[in-house]
Formats: sequence, C-alpha cells, structure tokens
Amino acid sequence: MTAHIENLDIPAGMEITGELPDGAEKVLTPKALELIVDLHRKFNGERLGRLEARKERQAEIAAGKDLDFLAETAEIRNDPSWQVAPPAPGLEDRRVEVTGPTYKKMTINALNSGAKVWLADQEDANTPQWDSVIQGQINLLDSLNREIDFTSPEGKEYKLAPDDELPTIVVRPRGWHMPEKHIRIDGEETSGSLVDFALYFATAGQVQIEKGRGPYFYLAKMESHLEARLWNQVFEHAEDAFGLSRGTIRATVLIETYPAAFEMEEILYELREHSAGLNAGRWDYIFSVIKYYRSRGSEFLLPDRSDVTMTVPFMNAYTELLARTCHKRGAHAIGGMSAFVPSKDEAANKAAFDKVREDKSREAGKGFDGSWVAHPGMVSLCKEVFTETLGDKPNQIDNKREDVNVTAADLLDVKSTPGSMTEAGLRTNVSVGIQYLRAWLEGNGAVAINGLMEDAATAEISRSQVWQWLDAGITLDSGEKVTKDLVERIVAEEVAKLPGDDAGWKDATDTFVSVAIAPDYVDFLTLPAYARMP
Ligand SMILES: CC(=O)SCCNC(=O)CCNC(=O)[C@H](O)C(C)(C)COP(=O)(O)OP(=O)(O)OC[C@H]1O[C@@H](n2cnc3c(N)ncnc32)[C@H](O)[C@@H]1OP(=O)(O)O
Ligand SMILES: O=CC(=O)O
Repeated sequence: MTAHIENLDIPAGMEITGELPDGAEKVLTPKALELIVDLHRKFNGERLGRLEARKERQAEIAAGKDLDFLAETAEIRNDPSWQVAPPAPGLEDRRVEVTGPTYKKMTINALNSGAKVWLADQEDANTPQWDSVIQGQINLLDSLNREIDFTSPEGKEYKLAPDDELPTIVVRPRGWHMPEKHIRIDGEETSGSLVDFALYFATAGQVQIEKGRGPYFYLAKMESHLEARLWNQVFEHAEDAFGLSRGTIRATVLIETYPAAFEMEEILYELREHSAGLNAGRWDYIFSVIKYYRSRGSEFLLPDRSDVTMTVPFMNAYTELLARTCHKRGAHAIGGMSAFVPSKDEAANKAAFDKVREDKSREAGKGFDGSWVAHPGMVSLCKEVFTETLGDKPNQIDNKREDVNVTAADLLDVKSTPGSMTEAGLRTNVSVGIQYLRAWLEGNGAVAINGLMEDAATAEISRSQVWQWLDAGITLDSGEKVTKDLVERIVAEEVAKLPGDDAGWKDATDTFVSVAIAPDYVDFLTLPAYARMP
C-alpha cells in the first residue's frame, strides 16, 4: 500500500483520507474526481431527502397502512404506448450472469467463466473497505486494458481469456444508503453510490464505450420510482458532462425491496432511455419484507429462512409480476441468485447442482431471459438450462406473459408461507450472521457457509429474522419463547462452537447483537459495521 494522495489533482472542496493502493491515480483522475464533486453538489441533497422518504413510508406501514400500487402513477401503468430502449450492445443475450466481487483473482476468474455478463460487485459481495473500493476500480480498468494478471501464493498464474470470450461487465455500485467516509466534499460525507458510479463511469466506463459497449450498471436496493428518477438524473448529467448521447449508460434495476415491487413499471418508465431491465433480487427482497412489516404481527411473520423458497406464494407472485412487467415494456427480466455453490463433497455437490437446475428451470419457464449464478462452476448449468428454453434466440422478451395477473394482495400474502419457526432456524441465523459479519469486518463481502453463498443480503435476513421473532415473542418448535435471554444464550453457545477463541469473534458478535437485539430496528446492518471499519 502506498499513499499517493499528495500526487493527486484534488479539486477544491474535496478531501480524501485513507491510504491508497498502488495505481490509484489511474482511477482517481482529475475528471473522475471533478465528476464526484459535481454529482455530490447537485444530487446529494436529493439522495438524503429520498432516504428520509423511506423512513416516512416505513412509519406509515408500522401504523397499519399497506403497500399498494400507487394511484398517482396509474397513468404510466395504463399507458400501453411506452417501451424501454432496445438492448444495448453486449446486453442482448443475458442467459447467464455470474456475480462476484472485484478482487483481482475473482475479476479474472469471473471474466474467464464463460458467462454472458459479469456483475462486478461493489455492493453486497464486497465490503466498503477503502482499499477494496479503489482496488476494485483499478481491476476493472486494468481488465479492460488487458493489463491484469495474478499469481497465487502457490504459484498458479491467472490470465485473461481473449476479448471475444469475455462477458459484458455490469457494475453494481453501493446502494443509496451507504456513505463513503474517505471522501468528503465541502465538509460533508459523500455517497457510496455516487463515488462508485463516477469512478467507473469516468475511467473504465469510457474504455467500454471505445470498445463498442458502454458503462452499464446494476442498481441495488432502491425503494421507489423517485429513487430511480434520481439515478436517471445522475446518468443524464454524466452523459452531458462527457458529451455522450442519451442512453449510452444502461442500468438494470434490482427489484429487491418490498415497496419497489409495487412500482416496477414506474421504475422502468423513469429510466426508460437508460433501462436494461429488472432483476429479481430475492434475498434482499425477503429482508425488505421483514423490515417493512416487522412489527405488524402474526400475518407477516416468516418461518425459518430455509422455508422461504421461491415457490411460496408471495415470492412466486413477485417473480411472475416482474417477468410480466418487463416483457410488457420490452425489457429483460433477469432471475435471481440460487445460493447453492459447488462442494468438494460429491453428494452435497450433486444436491447443489440439482437445486440450481430446478431454480433456473423454473425461472426460464416463467419467462425470465437469463439468471444469476454465484460461482463460475454453475455457469454452464445455467447456460444449458436457459438454452433449453431460448434456443438460438438471445432472449424471450416476446413471451409477454399476458396470463399473469398479480394483485397487491398476492404480493402481500406472507401469511400463506408454509414452514415453522424452529430453534435450529434461530441457531442458524445467529451462527451464520456472526460468521458472515466477521468475514465482512475483515474485508471479505461474500463467503460460503454450510454450502450456501452468504453475502450482506442473506446476513440481513438472518439478523432481521432474529429481531422480528424476538419483538413478536414467538414460541419456537422447542416450546421456548424467544426472549432477549434466550437469544443471548444461543449467541454464546453458537460462538463457542466456532473455531478459534471467543476474542476473535468479539467484534462480529457485538455487531450482530447490536442489530439483532437492539430495541430499535437498525435499517442496514452494514451501517454500524461500516462505522467499525477504518
Ligand atoms: C444476494 C446477492 O446479492 S447475490 C450477488 C452477490 N454475491 C456474490 O456475488 C457472491 C459471489 N460468490 C462468491 O463470492 C464465491 O463463490 C463464494 C465466496 C460464495 C465461494 O467462494 P470460494 O469459497 O472461493 O469457492 P471455491 O473454493 O469453490 O472457488 C473455486 C474457484 O472459483 C473462484 N470463484 C468462486 N466464486 C467466484 C465468483 N463469484 N467469481 C469469480 N471467481 C469465483 C474462486 O476464486 C476459486 O478460484 P481458484 O480455484 O482459482 O482459486
Ligand atoms: O441482490 C440480490 C439479492 O438476491 O438480494
């Protein structure tokens, strides 16, 4: 690590703190830094306003109002005339998308995976550790310039496949809620979203344009079409600032919050010139369902995390509506993440592949145009399954799914979810949550635990479920009522089972307990965790 800050051309009003990795000047260019300043001054106030609006909506739900399709935007939904832009170059065929963080080795492995798209993640599979934020941008730029290679400590060499075999890169910046504490402007903390967007857009994004593709993004955790409008304004501003034509930037929006499921059409509409469709972000969606209805009693209590599958009524309804909405508007519908990853154990490996096959087949049958896998080992399987449905066609946007008629009541039908609330489920939530948080605090945003990919979204489910069960004082299958004492006892017992001494688990345990047991629900566990990060 070398501090290069004194060598950077830092615009007036900007302050950068924290050490920088070698090569940082390649991405912290004057144009990129000026864009960050510009975007911050123009849009940060609105971003903070949108975050306040989230709190107001949450308070309305807590007071008994239900989410519903918006009356004020009915005209947009009822207007059959509008469509989103046709797919941009490199985004026509998205039958398999591999996701993963932008660490150097994983960048090369993801790009060599044979997927059609790589979701280069600066969000849930990553941590906002300052070094990772900047190094990830360097890796993206270096890979486009074919200046990336890696040698493992064991001497294994990693090199990029030829250009025409590489997937299209789609970057997922941090969500609107995350700050970037190492860059301040006019004395104010900046937005992680705007920093990630601007650094990529101004550097690697411009190389993408030269190569005939573009700066493409996945937009995470949005809660309303007004948040999508804000992104659209950011895109227009950036395109104008760089003299680019409208629609050069493209964005696929993750529908992964409960309120956003009621505004899918409006979100497509707001971004229509920049839209590259929607994705069914299932894990964050479950987290958001718990978050929004956490205090609304037994109708909104979810059973064990493992019981909340894609076939339960409220999850089925949301994915049906997503496929229908996208295809009605000429947009791609992209499926979500099956969390099963390959295993060295033969039986577990077969079970993982069977589960992923089943999941991807169901999505292809619903009309999705492609889907996500968490691991390069699953790329061929997903490609094969979607090809069974798509054949040579790049997508199935022509499958309009006019048979789908999902109502607000269907989306809200949480009470029909079969399953039970068990002590084993509580223990898993505690153990997995703490193990994940330790990895996160040490700078690793995604890990495999018990054969499942765990990232920030799945950890949010675990800690939210503990909070909800405790708040509701539910009785477990064991006959025990969930109380603060019980959770604390289970935390101690589960930590004792983990390898190493308890001291090594202290930060993660404290963070978990602070969000799982606190009387006031914390909106994102990554916020207190980020506060613990240097
Ligand atoms: C809810 C959501 O938001 S989902 C999207 C966000 N989440 C993600 O993107 C998770 C992505 N997946 C991962 O990070 C990883 O697959 C993990 C952490 C779950 C498992 O990783 P590992 O424990 O390294 O798995 P494993 O040992 O089987 O990996 C085998 C090889 O594949 C590589 N690999 C595994 N997953 C990925 C990936 N997603 N991208 C690139 N390379 C990968 C590993 O680096 C390793 O490479 P090597 O053999 O050259 O050393
Ligand atoms: O971001 C994806 C999800 O499933 O959550």
